[in-house]
Amino acid sequence: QEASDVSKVKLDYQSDVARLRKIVINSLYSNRDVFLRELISNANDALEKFRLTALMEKDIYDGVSPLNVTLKAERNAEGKGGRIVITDTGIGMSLEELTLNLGTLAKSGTSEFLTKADSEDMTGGGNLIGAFGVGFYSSFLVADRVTVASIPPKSSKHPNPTQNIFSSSADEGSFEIYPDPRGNTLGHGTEIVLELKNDAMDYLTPSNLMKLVNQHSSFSTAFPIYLWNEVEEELPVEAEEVHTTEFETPEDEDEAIVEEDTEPETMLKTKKVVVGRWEHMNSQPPLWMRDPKTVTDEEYNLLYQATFKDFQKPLAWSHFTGDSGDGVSFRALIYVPSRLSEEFFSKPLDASTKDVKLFVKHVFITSDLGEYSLPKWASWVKVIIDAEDLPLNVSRETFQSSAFLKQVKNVIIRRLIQLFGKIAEEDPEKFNEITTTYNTVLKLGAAEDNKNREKLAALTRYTTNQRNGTSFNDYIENKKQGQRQIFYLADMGKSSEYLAGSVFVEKLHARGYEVLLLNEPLDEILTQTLRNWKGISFQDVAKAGLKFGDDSEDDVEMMAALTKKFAPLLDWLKLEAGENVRDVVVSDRLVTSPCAVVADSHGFTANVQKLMSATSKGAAKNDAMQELMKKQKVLELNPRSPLIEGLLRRVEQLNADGEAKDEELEAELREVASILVDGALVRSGFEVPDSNLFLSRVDRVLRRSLGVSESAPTEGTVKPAPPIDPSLPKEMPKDDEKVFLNIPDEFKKGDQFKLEMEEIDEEGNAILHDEL
Ligand SMILES: Nc1ncnc2c1ncn2[C@@H]1O[C@H](COP(=O)(O)OP(=O)(O)OP(=O)(O)O)[C@@H](O)[C@H]1O
Repeated sequence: QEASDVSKVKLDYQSDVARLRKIVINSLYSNRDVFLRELISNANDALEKFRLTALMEKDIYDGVSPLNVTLKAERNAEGKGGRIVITDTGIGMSLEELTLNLGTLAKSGTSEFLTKADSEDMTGGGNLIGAFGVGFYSSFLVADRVTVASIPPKSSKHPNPTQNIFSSSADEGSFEIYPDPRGNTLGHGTEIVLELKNDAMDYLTPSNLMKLVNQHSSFSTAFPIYLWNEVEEELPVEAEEVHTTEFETPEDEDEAIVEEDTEPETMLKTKKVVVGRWEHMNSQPPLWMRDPKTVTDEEYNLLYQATFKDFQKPLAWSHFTGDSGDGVSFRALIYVPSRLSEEFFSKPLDASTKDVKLFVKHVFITSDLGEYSLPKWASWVKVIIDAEDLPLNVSRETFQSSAFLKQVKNVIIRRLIQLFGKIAEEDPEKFNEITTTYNTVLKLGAAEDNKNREKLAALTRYTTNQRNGTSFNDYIENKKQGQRQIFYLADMGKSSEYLAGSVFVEKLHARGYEVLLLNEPLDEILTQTLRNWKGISFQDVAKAGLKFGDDSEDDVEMMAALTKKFAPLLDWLKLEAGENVRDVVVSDRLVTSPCAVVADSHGFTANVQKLMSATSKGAAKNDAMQELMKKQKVLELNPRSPLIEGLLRRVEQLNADGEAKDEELEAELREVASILVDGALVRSGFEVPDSNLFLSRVDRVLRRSLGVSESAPTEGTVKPAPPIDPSLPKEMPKDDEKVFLNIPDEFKKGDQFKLEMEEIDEEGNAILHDEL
């Protein structure tokens, strides 16, 4: 029966599929080898699904027929062109599944991905595509036409399975679906025929295919992969009739080996014949079962890329043997990917991963750890774990609550922390690379994981006023004699340079103390959670309570004397600034700045105020809350600042005994004081209560300093708008008018521009060109 005899249904690809196919074909051309890895990976998934289904529905599988993947390259008889046939004996697809799985994209985030991919320069699109996984559509990188025949096993889901065909060419926006005219040739599974493009004929050479399988797939699947290989052999003439062997059981690899003639006297006639046989490509155990000493970095990289479908190489890995508390031994391989997925920080905190692949005796069982999923901070880790012995007949549901999974979770986390710790110690440069991506994640871990808080916090790194990449331990090693606090300044979103220039850091920096400059939202949360590091407490330098640790009695006396000296200014300012701060004091905190606003030790710093208004929307706007925040701030004055000294003199002048109060001077001083307080708020990271008022005061002071009248109005008349006219323009603006908007007429010459440019030589003299 010919294919044309059966009823074919022609269907259009879902629009997203059409876009994805186009992107894949355009962007991955130089990487087109990936098609084989993708198809073998799909075959492996299908075999794993078949085996899992067979665990639950015993009748599906006789336990004997081979579960494998076969590859065969077939040249056309006339020698031009050919095809690759990839067959698996996996779960197969019904007619509906063929249409749905290969004709539509069900993955979440597909449309967003495509829009992004469309807008990127797709020449470097490998990364983007890699992050998404292209799967089946990569076939069109090498094939003009792809024909998929598939049939699911007979089961309760498919009581009367039939074999169907999905067929599509690379340049059509549609595909055909129809019953396979050959009937059931596969038993169960899928056969994919790739009619190769003219420029992809290299793939017909078995040695090339062999190389690709060895590189990308041979160690990542526990199911055997066989490749049909034909070699020329010299055979005795008598044996001519057995020149090829047909594939029955691939396990019989020696079938084509012909026994030697044992009669030495006979003159043997030989003839060159082509002998074909199925070659087992992955006879080695899976890579993770091997001794780490025998595995190369390249092999680890390739296993990672093939298993977790990432185009990038991993940053690091740990390959180890372990023993669960109950005596189940296992082998595991933990990978740190080179980047986090874009959704990592936008997904809800409890998002769990599907990247822990659990095998029992090399048989894939699940990637769902159920209630023992990794916590959010570690949910990006890619793991292969293969247990030596677990009762396989436990149902998947009971399996998910088994103690083993709990141990798996703990082991992964422990090993991951160990891996980071080891790199931090042995290879600081590599650790730097890791922190670029994972610093925030480690902070998240330290904040959310009580059990591992200390270890994770020790791995986090910070910029300080003195250096980059400082850990808490580094900080402690660098602290000064008598220093009993870890100084930090937190202002999320600000650059480290900005923080280093803060009014709160100036004195500490000038004296040679190190200050952690924290600008991530998690930082403040972490220091509050940790409270101290090795017994040394964290001190927010924007808060009261800062102690250098070498303050002497002399200092205390000096401050008392200064407080006395500045008493008139302090009293006067308390009245003037009472709206915004709780108290005004003389302080030793500042070097050059005249004043700063410091939060009480239990009050909110500017950073915490921002955090609160970002997290509990509206709460910070609540009047009572505003009032509270205001009451927890103190204005600190720098007694050595000439500005403050000048202000003191003026206030003293104002209060001079026996003289009538100079009202003009008082008004001027009040204005200066209010600018000073608002300025101190800004300098300290807080918001000014009314910025319009603040700026109009600044304007007035500027006028005064320039000797301009404070009350003189700004000259000028305002031209009123023309009368109301609701009618719409009759003609739309022409396209070219839109394009040439703002380009002066003299530059237009026909529809080209004439541009005169000046080029300058090394001495700075102009080199003249007529036209460029
Ligand atoms: N050999 C196969 N046997 C059975 N089903 C298959 C086979 N190949 C593909 N499929 C089905 O088609 C679907 C789509 O395949 P495709 O390779 O495009 O994406 P995927 O494997 O789901 O994702 P990705 O490859 O990006 O991880 C698969 O999820 C699977 O259900």
